[in-house]
Amino acid sequence: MSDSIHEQICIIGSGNWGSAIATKIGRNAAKLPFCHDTVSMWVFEEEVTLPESDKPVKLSEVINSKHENVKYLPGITLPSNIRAVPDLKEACQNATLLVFVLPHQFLPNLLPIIRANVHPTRCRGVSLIKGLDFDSKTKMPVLISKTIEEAMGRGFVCGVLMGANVANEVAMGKMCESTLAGNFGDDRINERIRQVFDEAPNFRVARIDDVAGAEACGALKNIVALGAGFVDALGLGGNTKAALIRVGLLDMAKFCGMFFEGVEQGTFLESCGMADLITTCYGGRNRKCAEEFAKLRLADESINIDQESCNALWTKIETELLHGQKLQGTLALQEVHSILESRKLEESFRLFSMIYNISFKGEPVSSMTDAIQVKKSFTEMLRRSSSRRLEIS
Ligand SMILES: NC(=O)C1=CN([C@@H]2O[C@H](COP(=O)(O)OP(=O)(O)OC[C@H]3O[C@@H](n4cnc5c(N)ncnc54)[C@H](O)[C@@H]3O)[C@@H](O)[C@H]2O)C=CC1
Ligand SMILES: O=C(CO)COP(=O)(O)O
Repeated sequence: MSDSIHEQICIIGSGNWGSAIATKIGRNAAKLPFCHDTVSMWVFEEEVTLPESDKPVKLSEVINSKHENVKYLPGITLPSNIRAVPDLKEACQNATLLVFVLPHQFLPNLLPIIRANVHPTRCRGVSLIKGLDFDSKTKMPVLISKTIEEAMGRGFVCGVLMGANVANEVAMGKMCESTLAGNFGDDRINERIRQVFDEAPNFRVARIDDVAGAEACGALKNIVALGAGFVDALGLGGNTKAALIRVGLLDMAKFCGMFFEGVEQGTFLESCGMADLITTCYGGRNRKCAEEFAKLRLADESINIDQESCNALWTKIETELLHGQKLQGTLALQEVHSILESRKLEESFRLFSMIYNISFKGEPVSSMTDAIQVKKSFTEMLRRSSSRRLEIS
């Protein structure tokens, strides 16, 4: 990338996190000399009703006139250089930096349009999506960043930004950290991309190389957070939740070591690892919805709930508690369960499997503690993996 080329940034997605990160990117783009001032943000168009009128209006128009995403991030002013664009082709026209931030189930249909319209040779990407794909042929998990790279072709490089970043808190400017994982070319380009996100002193972004470790942690911690909601519904308290978090990290590290190459042990200690796991188990949407799911089940454990009614219950809770925002942990849980089941590994991942059985197979919520009571120690697992990389087969 030569100095004469300015970064044209396009944010793909405008939900809770998409809008929150737009506050950082917008302010940074306005002051960084290597960025175009205007940042486009692709909006999945929908109609909203404002308190002052009962006539529905387009969300993109409201964002551009009020500089506020009244549906997904109410009460936060977006920088005026963030331009909401409902037409995807127009939004990503000639973009050199794509920021993918939408629930991953909506991504596949968009990628061919994006590929056809971005800058043909200079475009890179950073995914903020916390999810996983599943390849039913190889029975392997697939990183969303890899799905993006393949769909974009032409040597497109996609890194990730993962971290302990509950969107509302980031948007309010409360201090937190995040991890940018990826190698975008050379040190200078890596630093440029880091600066697009970093907003000192309240949003500290550190860069690492380990994309697989960072991204897998971001997806898998959502599963553990469902377990945290079950623990909260059972009223088990802080010590039990801490045990769940430790055992959850163990399953996460084991899964990473088994299914992804080159995951670094240190990644689990970055913001994208332990820190994100903690914040999601206390303040995230997955925890909140899982607590509600478990409370409803506990109120009537006699119901033998089957997969179909479990699915319906999760959907009802998502609609009622999240008002259009999307629950990602139940999707990741289903992907991970498919992999474990097809490889007969359920017993080796007792926590993930129990969270699945409670979520989708009618297992009583009270069984949660059985899966936390494991003798496994982290020290032993790391000792078995002799290098600083996790190598578990
Ligand atoms: N909200 C948070 O605190 C954080 C979220 N994340 C991750 O960021 C990603 C995006 O999440 P959020 O921005 O929170 O989204 P969200 O859950 O708040 O919003 C849902 C989004 O999906 C869009 N949508 C609905 N139907 C659609 C369709 N058919 N096609 C395309 N888009 C459609 C909506 O317009 C909305 O922008 C997820 O992977 C999430 O796990 C990561 C860190 C923090
Ligand atoms: O990823 C998050 C915080 O880093 C948000 O998690 P939830 O989707 O559970 O709210």
